[in-house]
Order: sequence, then structure tokens, then C-alpha cells
Amino acid sequence: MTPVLQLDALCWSVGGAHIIDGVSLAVREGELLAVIGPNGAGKTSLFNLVTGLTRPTGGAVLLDGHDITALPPHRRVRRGIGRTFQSSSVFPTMTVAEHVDLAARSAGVRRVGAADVTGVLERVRLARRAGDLAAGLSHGDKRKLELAMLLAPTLGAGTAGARLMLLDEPMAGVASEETGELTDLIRSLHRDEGRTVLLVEHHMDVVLGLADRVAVMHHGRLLAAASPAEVMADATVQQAYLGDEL
Ligand SMILES: Nc1ncnc2c1ncn2[C@@H]1O[C@H](COP(=O)(O)OP(=O)(O)OP(=O)(O)O)[C@@H](O)[C@H]1O
Repeated sequence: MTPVLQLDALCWSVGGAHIIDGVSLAVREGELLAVIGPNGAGKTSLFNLVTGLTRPTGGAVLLDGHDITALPPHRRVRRGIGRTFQSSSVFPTMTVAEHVDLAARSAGVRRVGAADVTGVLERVRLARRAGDLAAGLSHGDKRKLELAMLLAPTLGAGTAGARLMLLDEPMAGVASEETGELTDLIRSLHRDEGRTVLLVEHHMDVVLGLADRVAVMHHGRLLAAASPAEVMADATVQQAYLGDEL
């Protein structure tokens, strides 16, 4: 079966530094792949290449077997790629419902019904906060709102948002009592709705609780991509985490 996402010898260099160095990886439909690695390994840079925020200096990105390397970010959103960022990206003075409406409209949806917005907010268990300003949300609820915004871009088109979700450290800044519910929500978007998820996360308990497969990056290279158990037992991976030069 054609992978949903395929990275083919992907490279990104800046000023002579090889930040992404020949990464090849195939992501299956409906898979949850966690991308782990020490700080500066290139995880966010890899996400930037998949979403089109940066252009690779070599290699290709394929979606459903089609080369999308030259497509700008907004065209990738319309093809079903959605992404959240490491730091929370909500607008404090906008209401929760307005965020969903904005996400849909900025992706080209012309008519966004109130019922559609409520439906998306119910999906992430934020419907009761619809009229509240985002400034008043807890970190966990801000993260849920960001997920809601990924569900919005195809509202009214009969489908519900991103089918390939890239989540960059969704637990960052979230209080420990909120991580369980957020983990359940991500699991449900993946397992119950069949969405493909790429997850960058430093909390290993979250990674091990969610991932079908774990990809390990180090110095811009892909060290391993295997089951969580295999990756945890891999001596090279352990060395990378202990900070030894490879
Ligand atoms: N625009 C840029 N110009 C120059 N160097 C960059 C740029 N973006 C990232 N880098 C460098 O590339 C390397 C990888 O950064 P990246 O943010 O992708 O790592 P990461 O694995 O996501 O790290 P973290 O876990 O700390 O978020 C780092 O050394 C970073 O300083």
C-alpha cells in the first residue's frame, strides 16, 4: 500500500550546517509515529519540511505517492496536512469558537456554520468554553483548542480536518493533571478516527503510551524507526540519549 507520507533522502542545510541529513521514512495510513531525539536533533526542522514551512535542499516529500516538495504550506493544508507548534499558538483576545471559525476560513471554507464549530469543539471537549476568551484557558485546554483548529479546515466539505496531523510537543507546558486527558484525546483522533499522526514529544511515558512506531533522530539523521520496545532496547539509541558521540 502507498504510504500516506514518504520522505525520500530529505536534506536541509543552512550556512553549511546539515540540519536534516538524508532522512528517508515511510509513514503508513493510520499510524502514530513518534519522533524522538535529543534537543537540536532536527525534529522540528523535519516537521517544517513536511508542512512546507521550509524547502529542502535535497530529496523529496511525497503525500499519497505524489511529490509535494514544491507545494506551499496552505496547499498542503488543503490536502490534509495539519500541524501544531511547540509553543502554544492561540490568540488571547479571540474566543474559543472564533479560533475554529478562523482556522476553517483561512483554509478556504466559505461558510462555517455554528453547529459545525460546536461539533468540532465537542470533539475536543471544549464546547462549554466556546464563548470564552482563549486567554483564560489552561495550557491543556489551549492544546485542545489547537487540535480543534486542525479539525476545522475542511468543515462543510463533509470531512473533518487534517488526516495527517503533526503534533510538536503537545504536552509542553501542560500541567501533569491535564496530560492524561490530552493523551486520550490524541489516541482517540488516531485510533477511533484513523488519522495518521506524527508526534514529537519529550515525555517518554506519553510516547510509549501512544506510539505504534518510534523514529529516533540524532544530528539530523534517522538512527532508527521501529516498535517502541525495539527502540528502547537499541544500544545506539541509548548512546544518543546519553550524549555520547556516535
Ligand atoms: N533557521 C535555522 N537556521 C539555522 N539553524 C537552525 C535553524 N533552525 C534550526 N536550526 C538548528 O538546527 C538544529 C535542529 O533544530 P530543531 O529545532 O529542528 O531541533 P529539535 O530536535 O526540534 O530540538 P528540540 O527538541 O530542542 O525542539 C539546531 O541545532 C538548531 O539550532
